[in-house]
Amino acid sequence: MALHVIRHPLVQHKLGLMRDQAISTKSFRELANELGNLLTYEATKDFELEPTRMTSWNGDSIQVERIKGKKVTVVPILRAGIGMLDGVLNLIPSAKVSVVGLYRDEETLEPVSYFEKFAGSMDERLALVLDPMLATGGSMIATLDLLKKEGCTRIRVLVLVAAPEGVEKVLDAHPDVDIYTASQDDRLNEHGYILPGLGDAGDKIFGTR
Ligand SMILES: O=P(O)(O)OC[C@H]1O[C@H](OP(=O)(O)OP(=O)(O)O)[C@H](O)[C@@H]1O
Ligand SMILES: O=c1cc[nH]c(=O)[nH]1
Ligand SMILES: [Mg+2]
Repeated sequence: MALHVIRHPLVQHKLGLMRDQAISTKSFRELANELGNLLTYEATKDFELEPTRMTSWNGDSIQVERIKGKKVTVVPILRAGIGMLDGVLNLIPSAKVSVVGLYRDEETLEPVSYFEKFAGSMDERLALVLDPMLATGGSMIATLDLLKKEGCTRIRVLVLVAAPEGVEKVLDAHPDVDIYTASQDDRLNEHGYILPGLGDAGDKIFGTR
């Protein structure tokens, strides 16, 4: 469907902090979760509400609103997507977690799949796919292919930083998907890394750089 770049000042400020070469693992992790949280806020703003009744503090019966029967699965792409997971689940604690394991071959830049475990009733769920980085788009397209094979029809992608090349490829392959990001950056370098980017997000989150 579309690319949504979230220009909210908190999002832009936190993303800016993540770009610092001297950032600690602790700060990088915290910010990845905080941005996951803020992107979730944006990606869920059209959720439907329905009225429901409850007994309030003084015993009165009152009408309140609640989210209407929305089944959600959150899908972190291993490893780096785990770095956003807590931030997303903080806002949607009832979501089921599905996991897709993929790494990008360093030479070919092609995604290599090594794990998948999906929640039940995927055809009834809205899927929120998490990965800090959308570079060539190969890993995201492979994930979206898997989710559709499982029956998913409603999918939103949450990435901290996206490269224009990858966004174009993902939306060409999956035009029904919405992508929420804090930034569409300039381009990919000759090794497929996003510029200005964040470097290797998985290594920074897992402390393996
Ligand atoms: O758009 P692409 O060109 O496919 O690249 C993006 C992918 O690369 C990174 O994962 P990586 O392969 O480094 O695995 P990791 O999360 O285990 O570090 C990143 O987290 C994405 O999953
Ligand atoms: O810039 C990039 C590209 C792929 N994976 C990352 O972690 N960073
Ligand atoms: Mg990595």
